[in-house]
Amino acid sequence: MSRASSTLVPFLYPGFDCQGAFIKTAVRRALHLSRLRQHQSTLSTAHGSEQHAASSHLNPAPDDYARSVFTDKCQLTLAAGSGGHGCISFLREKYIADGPANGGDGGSGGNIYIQAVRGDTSLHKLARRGIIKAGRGKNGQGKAKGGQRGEDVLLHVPVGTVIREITRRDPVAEEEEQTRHDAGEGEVRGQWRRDKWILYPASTPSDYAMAEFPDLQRSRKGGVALSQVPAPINLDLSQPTETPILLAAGAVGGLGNPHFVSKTFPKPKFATKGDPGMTVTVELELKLLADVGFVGLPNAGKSTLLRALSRSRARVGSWAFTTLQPNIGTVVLDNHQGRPQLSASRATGEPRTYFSVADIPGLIPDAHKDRGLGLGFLRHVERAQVLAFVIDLGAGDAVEALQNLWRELAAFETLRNMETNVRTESRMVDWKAFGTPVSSSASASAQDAAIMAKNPKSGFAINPPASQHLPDLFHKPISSKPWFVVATKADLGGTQENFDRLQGYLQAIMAGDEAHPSGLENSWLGKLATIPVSAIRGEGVERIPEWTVSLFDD
Ligand SMILES: Nc1nc2c(ncn2[C@@H]2O[C@H](COP(=O)(O)OP(=O)(O)OP(=O)(O)O)[C@@H](O)[C@H]2O)c(=O)[nH]1
Ligand SMILES: [Mg+2]
Repeated sequence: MSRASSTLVPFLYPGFDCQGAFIKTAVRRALHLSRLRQHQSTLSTAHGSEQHAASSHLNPAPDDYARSVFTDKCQLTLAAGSGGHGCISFLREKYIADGPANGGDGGSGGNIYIQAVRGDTSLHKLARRGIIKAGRGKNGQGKAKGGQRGEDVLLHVPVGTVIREITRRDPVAEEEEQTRHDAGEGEVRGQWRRDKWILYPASTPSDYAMAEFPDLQRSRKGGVALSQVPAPINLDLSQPTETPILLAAGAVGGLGNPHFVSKTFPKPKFATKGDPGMTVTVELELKLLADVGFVGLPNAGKSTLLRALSRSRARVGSWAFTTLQPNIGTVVLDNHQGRPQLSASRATGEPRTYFSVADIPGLIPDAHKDRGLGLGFLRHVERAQVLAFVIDLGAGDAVEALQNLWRELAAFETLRNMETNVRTESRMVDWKAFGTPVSSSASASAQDAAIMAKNPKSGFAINPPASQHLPDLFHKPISSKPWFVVATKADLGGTQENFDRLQGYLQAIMAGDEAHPSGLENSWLGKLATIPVSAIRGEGVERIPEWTVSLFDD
């Protein structure tokens, strides 16, 4: 070892001493570790078979789960691409020292499209992005080369997503409106505007002081903008969209100098700038969560049932509130390998090869009063098409458990209806023509005044103020959804009687001897079924897909 390194060693490795004490300690430690590992491996082989028998896909170890990432609502700012600038250029070739104008046009900005696809179940990937920008168009170049188009962006969202506009800023539309409402028609004509024109390099505006600029073309919306969703955006993508939908069209590029050749300007030394892109802020919300939603008390066995039906790795635990976010699983009906297990078709006639199941967090008494995370969990229930009540046969009276669950759902629905009525009424009272000062809403009139000041002659808002609180989405009433009961943990002793009582209760409802457990009018009254299963053993679960599929078309 060199002298320099020997002086550094004690600093880097304080345990090292010159007599090799460091090496001895390290060797001793390594030996001890290897002996420990050997001991552990013998232990694990001795108990390995036992452990394997205990933990399985349906009865997993507490740490055997995949964390589900789920987002059902998010806000996105979509920024369409701005147009590239036009180019000022002149032909220069051998023997052509002073050729004609040949500047290319700027490329148009990229568009933002959206498409609903099957297979996605959450908005978390988009929620992470926050701001989505399409590419800017490239500037035009000499030799009449047009600029390249900005890159488009295609957003994929799950089927059942609702997209609603919060705010919009469209400088081009804004300017168009302004021009239309301006009394002085020739305001744009003949003026140099920094935001509109590009001048030849090394020239200054003073060079153009006497020049009269040509008339600017006012409406320069690209053809693609015609297929843009009209403002304000309000889309309900409840079916897969075959072709992407245009949400925000990119702005058009500027014009190169050949466009401005005239008798007065045979060699124009100016071109136009590209238009600025529009920005829209939208809210995305999942209206449909899954085809089937599991409703049950905490610890009823919902996640285990989801594992039994699908390949989900939802977390299972013998304590309440193991699940805090919906887990979505997929039940495959046709894996395209031979005859399908079940042949079913969707309402559109399209063959159904799978359906999705949501394991919703457990509901507790008074969930409708937002106890715990009650309202958050109840919100997911109204997003399922069919409800499966998961009742634990080993946890007391099953009929009472079912009634308690329905009581919560009914209370939530009543509350929701009342809220909607109150909100509708308040909106009707608050309604006023734009610009009419209303004393009751000081902040609103201040906002109106600000917009009026900006566009005094317009009389309407081009960029309306942000409506931060969009109204709640309309959902089918919970009580009108088809439902059935899954009586789980049937493997436990002494559950037969409980099951019989539950089945008797459902039959009495169907016969009209008992009231519907929701107590609400217009409740769904189809054929009610109780399916006994032992999810932990995977027994009886095969009846669930069969029954569920029969309920989809109800
Ligand atoms: N014996 C028996 N136990 C079961 C069965 N299904 C689930 N369990 C057990 O019940 C406990 C709760 O199961 P989970 O699937 O986590 O229940 P959960 O309804 O998802 O609970 P939360 O997510 O907390 O609402 C676990 O210890 C499971 O092993 C079953 O069919 N039979
Ligand atoms: Mg769970």
